[in-house]
Amino acid sequence: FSLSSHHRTHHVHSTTTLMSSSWNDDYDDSYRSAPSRGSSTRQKSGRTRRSNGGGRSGRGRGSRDGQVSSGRGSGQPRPNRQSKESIRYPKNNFGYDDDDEYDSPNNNGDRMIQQQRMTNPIGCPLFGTCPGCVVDDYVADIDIVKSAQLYFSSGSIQKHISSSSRGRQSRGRYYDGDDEDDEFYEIKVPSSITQWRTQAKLAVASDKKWSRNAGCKIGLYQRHSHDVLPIPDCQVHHPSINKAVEAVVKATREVRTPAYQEDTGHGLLRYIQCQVELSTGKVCLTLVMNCEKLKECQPHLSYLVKELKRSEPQLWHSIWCHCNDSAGNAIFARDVTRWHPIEGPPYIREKLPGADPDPDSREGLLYFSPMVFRQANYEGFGEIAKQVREVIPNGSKVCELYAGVGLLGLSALLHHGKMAEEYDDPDGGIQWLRCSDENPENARCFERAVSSMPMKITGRSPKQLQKDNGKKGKRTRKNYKGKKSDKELSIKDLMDSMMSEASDESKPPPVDPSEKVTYMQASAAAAILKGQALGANVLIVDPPRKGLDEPVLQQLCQPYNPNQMYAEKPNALSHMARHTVNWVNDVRTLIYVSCGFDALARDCDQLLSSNAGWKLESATGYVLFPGSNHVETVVVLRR
Ligand SMILES: C[S@@+](CC[C@H](N)C(=O)[O-])C[C@H]1O[C@@H](n2cnc3c(N)ncnc32)[C@H](O)[C@@H]1O
Repeated sequence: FSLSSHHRTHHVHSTTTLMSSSWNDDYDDSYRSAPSRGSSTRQKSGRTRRSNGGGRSGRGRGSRDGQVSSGRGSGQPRPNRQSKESIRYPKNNFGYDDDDEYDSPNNNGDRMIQQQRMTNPIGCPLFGTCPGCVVDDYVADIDIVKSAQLYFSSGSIQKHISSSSRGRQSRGRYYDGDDEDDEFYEIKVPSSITQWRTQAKLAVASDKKWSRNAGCKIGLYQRHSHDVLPIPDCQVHHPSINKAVEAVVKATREVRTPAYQEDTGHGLLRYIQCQVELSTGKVCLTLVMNCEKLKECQPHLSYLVKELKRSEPQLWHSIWCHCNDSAGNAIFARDVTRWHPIEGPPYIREKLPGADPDPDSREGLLYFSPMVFRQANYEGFGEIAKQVREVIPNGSKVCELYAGVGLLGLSALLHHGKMAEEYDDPDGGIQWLRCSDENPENARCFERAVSSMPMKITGRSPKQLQKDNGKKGKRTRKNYKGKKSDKELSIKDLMDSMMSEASDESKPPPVDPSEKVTYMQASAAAAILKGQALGANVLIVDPPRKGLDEPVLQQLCQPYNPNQMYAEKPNALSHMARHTVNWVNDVRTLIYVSCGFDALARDCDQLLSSNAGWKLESATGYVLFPGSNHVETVVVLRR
């Protein structure tokens, strides 16, 4: 079974119609894949399902009885597969380990929910004309999932499955030689199939061809074209996004905002980004303007912002302007000076996955500015964070590359810290966590998140927290609190305040690397070679769609060196020539969260065929963007 010759030709190579290369939109584009015209496909079972082209080829091999191809038999996922060594605490409220074939009421409930999510229709009135979705029901029955099932059931992969995981395979058999789906690859739909999208990037065009200032239409590019199709009733959008889009469209008509015109390069409003804060339903709106400097957007920007605030005073969490006058089709320019906060608080706050769900509790929060990566399905990704923290052995030292604002690592830190406290285990919890990412904006969000967690767990002192927050607090007060009320603001006031805010950039506070929880701004390759993973027994990677950077992969493919002394810092290995150091020598668990299946398969091929000793423990597919031909895969490897 050759991945490159087989699997790559078997799934849809969709055309990305909203391209971008910014920090924070690594894989969101799958949502924009442009399928062919809508059609209905009759299934073997006699059921009718709605598919929107995209190279569909009938039922997946793993499906039976007309059920969705879930990879777990009859569309039913089995309970979480967890490593025995991974956690010392009881796994559920019933005192049973999940490995027991005990059907708790929770498991039954979960199965029913999964069953419904896998078969129910999204029911979108736009399906068939909108390029956003390739299926309207049976959301796991998509080509990319079939490719993944084939890949993980292939002989070349099956021989690398750890013996403990093999025993857990539901049919209790080892690979028998053909490429039938053996159900090793488990599929889950981690959230509701509607209203899951809490972040959307949408294109803007002139509402009327003949008049540049007649307002804008906002939507998705139609397939193979740059014609914008409005999608006002999109069923996968959080309702606040649809409301925000409607408000922007109306406001652009009211104040005659000129839309950007690709053919001439004239006009102003190019794209918008809407990010919903789940706890409030409010929207952080970014207006992407075709100009280099903020002042070039005026006076249109001020008119538009004022009108938006007038028409929907309760809807906006914050409004930002991003200046992008580049010729390409990247939505955001990489340059951080292109971002300008206009209105409202600088960060959206979300509960850290695994934190106390009580809305009044502030036990763990994540902070997102629009300049950092944020998961488009935040709630669904919470399930991935759950799996990640559960496969981390208690007492671990964890390094996380491509960490964004630290969602996965901090969620694990909080969970293990709380468990250690609950079970009065002084050696429990995560011993240390080192996160890194190349986006310089993440560090500030990360430090705020750490400050929102119990000090017992983060190991931070109150003095340190005060120092960190004092600096950031000043920025918040100056920019966002001491203003006149909106009614008092003239357009000139608004313009002046925008210009002064644009120049205020505070730097993230320095962090002592000996701390328990640290953040390094560095590419994954640089972070590894600076010793971030030295001494770590767990490595978490969640790279962009293109997969692991070559130097990272190279390190992970090296065999364990028993003669290299245990070290947590590079200076302890200064007696060795740098090129002889194995920078991941102590890593025993590798958790690979992937948003690009082709790259994952390529990286797995290399990891498993190296002599580094990796065995595949589990591979779980999450249909994170129901409706699209996208799967997020979590692979756990141990050695
Ligand atoms: C898929 S996101 C994952 C973020 C995080 N796990 C989350 O869920 O929010 C990928 C992250 O990798 C970062 N990134 C992209 N290329 C990188 C590189 N070569 N080195 C380090 N980070 C990179 C991006 O800035 C982004 O934050």
